[in-house]
Amino acid sequence: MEKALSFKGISKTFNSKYILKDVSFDIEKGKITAFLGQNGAGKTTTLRIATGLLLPDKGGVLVDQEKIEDAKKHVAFIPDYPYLYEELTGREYLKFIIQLTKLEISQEQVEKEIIYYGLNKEIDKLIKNLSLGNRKKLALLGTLLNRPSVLLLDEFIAGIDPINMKRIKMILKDYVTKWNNAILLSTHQLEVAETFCDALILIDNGVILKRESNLSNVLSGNGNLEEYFINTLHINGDYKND
Ligand SMILES: Nc1ncnc2c1ncn2[C@@H]1O[C@H](COP(=O)(O)OP(=O)(O)OP(=O)(O)O)[C@@H](O)[C@H]1O
Repeated sequence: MEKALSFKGISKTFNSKYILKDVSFDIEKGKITAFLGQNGAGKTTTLRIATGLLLPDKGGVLVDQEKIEDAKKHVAFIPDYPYLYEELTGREYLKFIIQLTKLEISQEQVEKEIIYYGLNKEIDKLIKNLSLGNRKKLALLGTLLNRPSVLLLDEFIAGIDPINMKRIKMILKDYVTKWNNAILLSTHQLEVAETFCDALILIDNGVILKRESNLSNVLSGNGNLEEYFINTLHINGDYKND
């Protein structure tokens, strides 16, 4: 297993309350890992720590065996609602990213990417006027131009229509398989995770309950992912009020 990102004994408290307790897991290169858990389980907090922006109280994150503090540029994060530069058009935004990161890319290639992402009709609108799905696609395009080796996506696939979902799945699959990159994707859409992800991490109440590096093994013995999710949390005593 080639590790892309390793969480090592992360603990985090907010207002003296434990939000993450000794969280340790790896995500692998060449794979899309689903990050599952109930509302408030600690997924976003974990992702924010993995960007190096939120500091843990204990533990650390390694990117390709380097400390996150030294390897931030290799890790990209797209939150559930990506705030971009709202007063720019999509095209101006991409130009800004390219200039800021001194990326060597021809205008022709940028135009090809815009078409590939299905953004050609939207690219000259102000970002503040984009729909959520198109805003997410623009955020993804801008982020992947710089080819980070790890991509962290928080509820990215929520609110995407079926045609755009097909396109986004293709883009994300290509990103991991062609370039041996890794994605950690938090989602509540278990039916999408089931067909789209390769591995899973299940978090509950700030504790990692399951690490499965091969999702198909999980499914062969447990019906579908929804049953697995409910059964695992049930065993953990999470439905004590039922
Ligand atoms: N800045 C903060 N201050 C205090 N508590 C916080 C803060 N950020 C998150 N929390 C708490 O940490 C817990 C975990 O939140 P987090 O957003 O990580 O969960 P999540 O698994 O992403 O949930 P969801 O699926 O609803 O998005 C929640 O109880 C939340 O209220």
